[in-house]
Amino acid sequence: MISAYTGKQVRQAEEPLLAAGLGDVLMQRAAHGLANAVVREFKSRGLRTYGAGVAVLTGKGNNGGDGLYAAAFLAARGMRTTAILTAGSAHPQALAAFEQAGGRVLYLSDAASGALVSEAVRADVVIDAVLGTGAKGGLRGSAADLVTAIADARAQARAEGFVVACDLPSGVDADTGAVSTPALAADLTVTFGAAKTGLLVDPGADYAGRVDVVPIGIEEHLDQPGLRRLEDADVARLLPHPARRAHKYSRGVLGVVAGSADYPGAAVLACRGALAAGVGMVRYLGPPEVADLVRRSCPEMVCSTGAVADNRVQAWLVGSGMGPDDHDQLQRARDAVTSGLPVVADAGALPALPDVMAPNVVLTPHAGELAALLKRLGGEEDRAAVEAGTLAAVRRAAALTGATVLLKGATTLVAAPAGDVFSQADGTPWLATAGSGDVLAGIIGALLAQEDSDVGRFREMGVEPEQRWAAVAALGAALHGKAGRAASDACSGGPIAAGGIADAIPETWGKVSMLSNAGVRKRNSHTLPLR
Ligand SMILES: NC(=O)C1=CN([C@@H]2O[C@H](COP(=O)(O)OP(=O)(O)OC[C@H]3O[C@@H](n4cnc5c(N)ncnc54)[C@H](OP(=O)(O)O)[C@@H]3O)[C@@H](O)[C@H]2O)[C@@H](O)CC1
Ligand SMILES: Nc1ncnc2c1ncn2[C@@H]1O[C@H](COP(=O)(O)OP(=O)(O)O)[C@@H](O)[C@H]1O
Ligand SMILES: [K+]
Repeated sequence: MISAYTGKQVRQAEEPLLAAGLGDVLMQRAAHGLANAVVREFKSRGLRTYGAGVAVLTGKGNNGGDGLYAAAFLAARGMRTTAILTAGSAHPQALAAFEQAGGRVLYLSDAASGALVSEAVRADVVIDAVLGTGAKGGLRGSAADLVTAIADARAQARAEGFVVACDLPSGVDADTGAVSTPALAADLTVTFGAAKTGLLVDPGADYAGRVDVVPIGIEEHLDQPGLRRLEDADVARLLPHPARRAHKYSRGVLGVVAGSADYPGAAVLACRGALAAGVGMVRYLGPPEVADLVRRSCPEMVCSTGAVADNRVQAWLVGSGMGPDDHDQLQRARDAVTSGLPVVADAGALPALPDVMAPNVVLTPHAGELAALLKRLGGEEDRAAVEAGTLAAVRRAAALTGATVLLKGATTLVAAPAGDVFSQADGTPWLATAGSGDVLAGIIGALLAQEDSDVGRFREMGVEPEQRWAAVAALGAALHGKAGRAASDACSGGPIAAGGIADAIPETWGKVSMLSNAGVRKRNSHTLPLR
């Protein structure tokens, strides 16, 4: 599990060590980790470090100090290092160490800016060490102009080097992920002590690139993370596995209320997602013409009639492919939400649900749907505002509705009403295809139907029982992303259609279980027990 913290949390964790006079030690550790990561990046790109050009954009605070000490290490390896001081001054000891190591210092001024842009554009690596967790707002003045010019050169492929952000890309808010432009998109962000929340949510994640965390010795002083990300081993641990004497009902039945005359395919895709995600049975409830298509597309499906209360299931999926005029289906969606059973509520159901729900109801809006939901609850947001502040928006929706809210996108965020947030980014942009969200709803519905009262595996991972619905939804997002990636990889990185995501789920599930959890492999193997 990756845990992420706000800038303030990280600074608080540093305090005991700073009080003990270890400030310079922390900075040296951070700088050493940054320099090592730069060298690794050169090697992974098949590039020589000796003689390579390094340009460090250096601010006046500790972030600039990290960059200068790192550049001093790189200079000692024979790299040609240049520091561009953006604020006229820099961390004095780090600057002295840098100059001692043979580094060249240039001062940013309006007169010299053209030459400095060329310097940075020619460099094999640009290290962005202007602003870190102490920033107030974004880049300003000549530093902003310099970054704009470098970003333009990169966009026009006039710069060949790569960009490494020191702690976080300057302009990205460490806590919210909001971006004040201009900001330089990094290929790699090397962050110190712990991942910062803003690196794992959009739009900050767009600028962070890959994120490497360098331990600096503050870890034991960190409190509860504000945001977490499930890694493969967590996914493996959370995926359900059937008991030896399981039967289809004990493995969970999912009821699906989805599809309409206009969008019958959404019901099919949701059912395909669910059928592939381990559930014992999937029952469809909806208009006869959609039921007919569902039956013909998926012979495993059981189609029912009647009201929600007449159908015995362990969880409901409602809303995919439904519109405002599908009155019977919308009534079923409302009945499912008030049944007390776990529910995943998608698309067309979202505008029709009560204002206040329970944590075992998982809402799955995309940014536009989340903006509409927040507006209905008295907010002012439009889609652009949600996209600019995804973390705040998803948290607010969960707090207001009392439901678990999953915001879909390149990074998928899941907020529990009590405040826990999970962030998953397992997929590929090829997942942005019609019907992809229906498959996701099917996966989450299937996982909800397989949940029982055994909360031990969540507790072991530090997830409290009442927050586990968010973890289950994050698990679904992880599986969906990985399946989409696997489907695309199977065609050498080519495009995928939504059905292909569903088809890739079982093998994705098996692989992540096998690779990350030997215990699971044992449970699923066919070796006969010795006694
Ligand atoms: N504590 C430690 O020992 C360790 C800390 N570490 C590192 O320290 C970083 C935090 O350092 P930091 O607190 O010095 O702030 P930092 O992010 O460098 O920038 C603030 C400076 O810039 C200025 N400034 C602010 N906003 C601005 C703006 N918009 N545009 C222009 N200038 C602006 C502001 O000056 P002010 O405006 O307040 O006069 C201030 O001087 C952290 O990210 C990590 O890299 C690691 O080495 C581990 C050990
Ligand atoms: N750029 C992207 N990168 C990775 N995943 C994405 C991207 N864009 C969308 N997705 C994922 O694709 C799915 C799209 O869902 P949705 O918008 O509901 O589509 P639809 O309504 O057509 O089914 C979501 O799971 C979302 O997280
Ligand atoms: K930075």
